[in-house]
Amino acid sequence: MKKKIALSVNAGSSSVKVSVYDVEFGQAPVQLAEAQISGLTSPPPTLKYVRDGKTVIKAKEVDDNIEGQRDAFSLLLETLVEDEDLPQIKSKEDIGIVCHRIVHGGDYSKPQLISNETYEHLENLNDLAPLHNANSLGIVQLCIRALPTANNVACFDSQFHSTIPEHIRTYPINRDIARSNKLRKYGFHGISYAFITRSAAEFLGKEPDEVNIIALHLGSGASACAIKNGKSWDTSMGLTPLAGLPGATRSGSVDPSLVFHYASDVGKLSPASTSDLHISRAEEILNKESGWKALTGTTDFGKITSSAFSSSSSSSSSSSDDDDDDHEVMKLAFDLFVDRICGFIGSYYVSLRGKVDALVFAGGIGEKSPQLRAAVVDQISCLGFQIDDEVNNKNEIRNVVEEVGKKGGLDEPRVLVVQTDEQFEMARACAEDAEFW
Ligand SMILES: Nc1ncnc2c1ncn2[C@@H]1O[C@H](COP(=O)(O)OP(=O)(O)O)[C@@H](O)[C@H]1O
Ligand SMILES: CC(=O)OP(=O)(O)O
Ligand SMILES: [Mg+2]
Repeated sequence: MKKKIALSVNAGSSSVKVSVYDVEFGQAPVQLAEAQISGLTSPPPTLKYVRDGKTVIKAKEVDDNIEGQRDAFSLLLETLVEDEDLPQIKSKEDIGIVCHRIVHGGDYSKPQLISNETYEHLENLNDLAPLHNANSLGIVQLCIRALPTANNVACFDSQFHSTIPEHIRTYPINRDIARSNKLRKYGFHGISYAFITRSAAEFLGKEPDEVNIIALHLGSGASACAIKNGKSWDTSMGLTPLAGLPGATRSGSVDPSLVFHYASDVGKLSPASTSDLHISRAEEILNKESGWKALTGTTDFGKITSSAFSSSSSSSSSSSDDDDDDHEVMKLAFDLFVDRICGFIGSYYVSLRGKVDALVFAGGIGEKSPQLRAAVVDQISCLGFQIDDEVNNKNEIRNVVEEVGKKGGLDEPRVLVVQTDEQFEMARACAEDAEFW
């Protein structure tokens, strides 16, 4: 019987989440601890640490030396190795497998053991996920050096979407150029969508290949996915994670010509480019200088929601003009997000021919914002979705899957919140593949 300690590393655009598992070949991983640093785009970043399901560190502000995902990972690794109450990791040599979330996996259709060859192949994809891939590869490099006895495995966000049919993944451009430059819809957040599909199917009492779901992964990056018979049918992100819904610093889909009217130098390489990542000003503007940050000044959707719903409207005599402006712009951002999300739901509902078992909310915003869930479901009530206000407004979602919709008739679609767990999903995939043992 083979057993290993696995570390699952999820470097998102605003956070790094690491979970530790006891894994036995072919079995479901058992979580021992999880640690995360969030708020990398709204400093100071905060550290949370949970061991054995108990919170050890709730939200400790960590200092400004955390420059990005790689620094955040170093601190997380140190936290785990130095914790005397985590005897499974007494030293770095105890870690047997590291599963890395790599957002853009190109044509890879299964997780890969990271060799020199895979690493070089992945490096070539860095420019197609400018907020993610190079950061993740930085963490891979660090692990190769710091954890020499561990197998490093790359798990891809894009893998789940390899089932998207050709007429949906094709862009209407010159076919030869599309083929030679590999220009197509890849889609992301797929590790999360795989977890969501299995969890929602189990909750609904169906096999994964029997469920049709419209899933929303709403975090710093946000996307929607139409899941047909358990497989990705369409998703809102595209060649890169920029397309579709807006995010913390991303514009989401805009008229492709917009950027040429935004500034004159957009075709030039940005000074922020490095040897690992070549990014044009156009890409920098749309990926890093747009979204909630550009519109409202904050990347924290929690702040946007509370200000949008605060009572500092013009009727309140005690509120200042600044508060009123703030309230208005936050409300604008909130309404804009609801509009874009509902646009995808409507489109996917039709694309799935109205056969939808459930709408699923997940990701930092999807899991933590009852106001957003209520506003979205209210706008799509014509499709039969209904929120249950009492359950939806409960302070905390405790179970992996919670129903926040009203259960109507047998054919009425359900509304669920899934606490997605990309780290678990990666560890599960690695536990099943003999190549990584
Ligand atoms: N109470 C809340 N209400 C709404 N949004 C929240 C709340 N708490 C956190 N968020 C949002 O969740 C986002 C983080 O989501 P997450 O999925 O963890 O991000 P990442 O994309 O880095 O993986 C933050 O940017 C923040 O805007
Ligand atoms: C793909 C993507 O945008 O991921 P995240 O939301 O974790 O930044
Ligand atoms: Mg994420």
